[in-house]
Amino acid sequence: QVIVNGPRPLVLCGPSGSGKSTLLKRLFAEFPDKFGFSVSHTTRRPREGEQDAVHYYFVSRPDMEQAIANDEFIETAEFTGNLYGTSKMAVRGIQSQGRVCILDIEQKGVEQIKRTDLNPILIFNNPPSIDELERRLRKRGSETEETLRKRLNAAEVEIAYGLTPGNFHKIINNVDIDVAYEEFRDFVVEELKQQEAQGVHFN
Ligand SMILES: Nc1ncnc2c1ncn2[C@@H]1O[C@H](COP(=O)(O)OP(=O)(O)OP(=O)(O)O)[C@@H](O)[C@H]1O
Repeated sequence: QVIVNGPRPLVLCGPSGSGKSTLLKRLFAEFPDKFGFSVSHTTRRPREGEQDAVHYYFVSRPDMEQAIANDEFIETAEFTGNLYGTSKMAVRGIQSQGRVCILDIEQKGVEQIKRTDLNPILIFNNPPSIDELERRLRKRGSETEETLRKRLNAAEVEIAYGLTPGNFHKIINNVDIDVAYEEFRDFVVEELKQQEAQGVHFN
């Protein structure tokens, strides 16, 4: 029996610098209405022009801590004294619009989402090597020596997890970006076709 909840969420996981944002940007450009990003929660104060439930769900720390204790979050993180997180409710909100909710999450989030009933499609974006990751991150110019080291150290563990059979439904070997994108896109399109055949309604 297939219980139809809307499209399955799509998880894209991979080391920092492996090219996740690049793949997702292309996917959104090619299919502007099919996908959606969930709205995150945060305990930080809204900036000028930021709207609740649009840019973030702005919540107090006690409320967010309570919600985390109630197991309402897939992934949480603390940056510069504020909590951030992706809630199961936010993912369901995207599904109920008939859109595929895209989640760009780390290993811990993947482990956590597997324990929910969200039934995600799990894709791992595998870089050619740690050396190539380093080249990409240096070229992007986003990192200090310290954050670069941290990201590269984390990458080894993440790749081992990503390549372990059974952890993901699909591994994209992201060498050439055009080839990688085509493989990613074809896999996703095929997935959506299968869901449609099972009666899932898409936007
Ligand atoms: N296949 C590729 N070959 C070469 N360079 C690439 C490739 N894919 C992405 N890049 C470049 O590498 C850098 C990192 O890519 P991107 O920002 O998409 O990674 P990411 O996985 O989203 O990283 P983060 O998790 O840190 O956000 C970018 O400058 C991007 O232009």
